[in-house]
Amino acid sequence: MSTGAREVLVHPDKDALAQAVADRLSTRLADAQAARGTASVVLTGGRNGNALLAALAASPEARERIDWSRLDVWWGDERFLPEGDPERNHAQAHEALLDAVPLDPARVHAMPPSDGHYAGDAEAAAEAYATELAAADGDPAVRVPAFDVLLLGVGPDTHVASLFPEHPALRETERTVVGVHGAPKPPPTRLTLTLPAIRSAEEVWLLAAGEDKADAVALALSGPGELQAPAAAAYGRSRTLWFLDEAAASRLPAR
Ligand SMILES: O=C(O)[C@H](O)[C@@H](O)[C@H](O)[C@H](O)COP(=O)(O)O
Repeated sequence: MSTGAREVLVHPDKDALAQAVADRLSTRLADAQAARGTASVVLTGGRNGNALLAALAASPEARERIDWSRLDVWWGDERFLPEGDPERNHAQAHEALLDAVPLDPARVHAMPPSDGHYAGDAEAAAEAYATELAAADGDPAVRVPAFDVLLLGVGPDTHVASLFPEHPALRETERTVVGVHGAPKPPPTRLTLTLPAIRSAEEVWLLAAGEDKADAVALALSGPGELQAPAAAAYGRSRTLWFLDEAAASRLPAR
């Protein structure tokens, strides 16, 4: 487990959850920028990940805390689809927030699309992103920058990023990014950070809202094996936060 604490924070509903995480994320990134002059965040796809971005877009106070020109934006996973496909996490993040804030385009690190240079070759695309990660820190010994916050939506089967239960990608201990084939959540081909890359983050924040996540949350927080519940294997170097709404927390032991 991480050296830091794991905390479970429960909010009344998904809207309150999204607003609270947006507020906390903007403060955390602003603090990182105050301390180091820069910050980095890893985005996640899905409803909760995009709701968080939309909440940030809708909150001028939270949005304006961040110096967007000094923020590095990465992705934890991507659906391996053509550039511009509205189902890409990159496209959905731009629609929810990124098009509305003054980011430095050179610091927005999209995972490669399935057309273009790596047409149809998820492994080559994954390797290219791993190379981009390794180049980010400037220190050849560092293969993944120490992300300030790495966001993860939690699937109803406890998957995070595109790491699905019992899937080979979960067992990867060397590579930082891999291609995923036969994913149970469409589309079947994806790119994903691996557990070693996820665990390089300073803080890992997991998001789950809704009744359909209650069993996954209860399983993941019950101490299962990493192959059985990938969300349980996702933790940060100094802190791991679970952000839930009441519905997703409804099957946890009485708090
Ligand atoms: O590509 C994706 O779909 C996401 O990266 C995936 O990991 C998502 O975060 C979870 O499936 C939760 O999605 P929901 O928040 O929509 O339930």
